[in-house]
Amino acid sequence: MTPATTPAMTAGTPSPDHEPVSASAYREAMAQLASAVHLVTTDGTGGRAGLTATSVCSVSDGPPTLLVCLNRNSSAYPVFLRNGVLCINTLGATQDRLAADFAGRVKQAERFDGRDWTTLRTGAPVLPGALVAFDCRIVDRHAVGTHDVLICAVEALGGIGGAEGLLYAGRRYRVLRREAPAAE
Ligand SMILES: NC(=O)c1ccc[n+]([C@@H]2O[C@H](COP(=O)([O-])OP(=O)(O)OC[C@H]3O[C@@H](n4cnc5c(N)ncnc54)[C@H](O)[C@@H]3O)[C@@H](O)[C@H]2O)c1
Ligand SMILES: Cc1cc2c(cc1C)N(C[C@H](O)[C@H](O)[C@H](O)COP(=O)(O)O)c1[nH]c(=O)[nH]c(=O)c1N2
Repeated sequence: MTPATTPAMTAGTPSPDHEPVSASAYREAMAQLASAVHLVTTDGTGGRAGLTATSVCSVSDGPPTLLVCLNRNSSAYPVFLRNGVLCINTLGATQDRLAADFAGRVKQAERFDGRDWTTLRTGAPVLPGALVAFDCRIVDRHAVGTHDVLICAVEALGGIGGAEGLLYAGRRYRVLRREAPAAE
């Protein structure tokens, strides 16, 4: 069976001399994937900061560990390193404006305004109404290209659960609908 391709991906089909994959072809390919959307937040001696991230992944349940990939050029990057803690706040279906705010629409100093943020164990800000919140301590770090992969031990959990989630796919925010259970 011939796999489906987009025009951009067809244009990027490997040539016989195996040219490296360009950044733009890679981003076009990644835009085909759907991801959950998170506000990654931190607080501590370095101050408070946060950004929107989709590069978040579960690593292990023993001990509970996840990873997040942070661009070293983001304004929040040095703050995460200084504080050593972060919270992954996974967004619900109605929180797309917040995602845009934390992706740069609002200045770093104003991103937390107007909400009653709480904390769990580490002191990292927990978003009221987050679908789920993973309160973490950064336990390891690996530089890969433009990003650092932060390995994070999950120290506490929060969030409302059970609500419809926010997805990012095809460069747009979308809603992950919760289907009604099939009748027995
Ligand atoms: N992991 C990331 O750092 C990441 C992820 C998504 C979006 N972004 C940034 O958000 C903005 C809007 O993104 P978009 O989805 O509208 O269009 P886009 O064409 O820039 O990105 C398409 C997809 O490529 C991946 N991507 C983009 N930039 C990346 C980067 N610097 N490192 C690793 N993966 C990257 C993501 O999966 C993204 O959804 C851009 O500035 C983009 O760089 C960064
Ligand atoms: C949907 C989506 C997803 C991501 C991002 C953007 C968007 C729109 N951004 C980029 C990040 O949010 C952005 O660079 C910072 O918020 C910009 O902040 P400063 O202006 O540097 O403070 C981003 N950055 C990063 O380091 N890791 C990530 O996983 C993601 N994921």
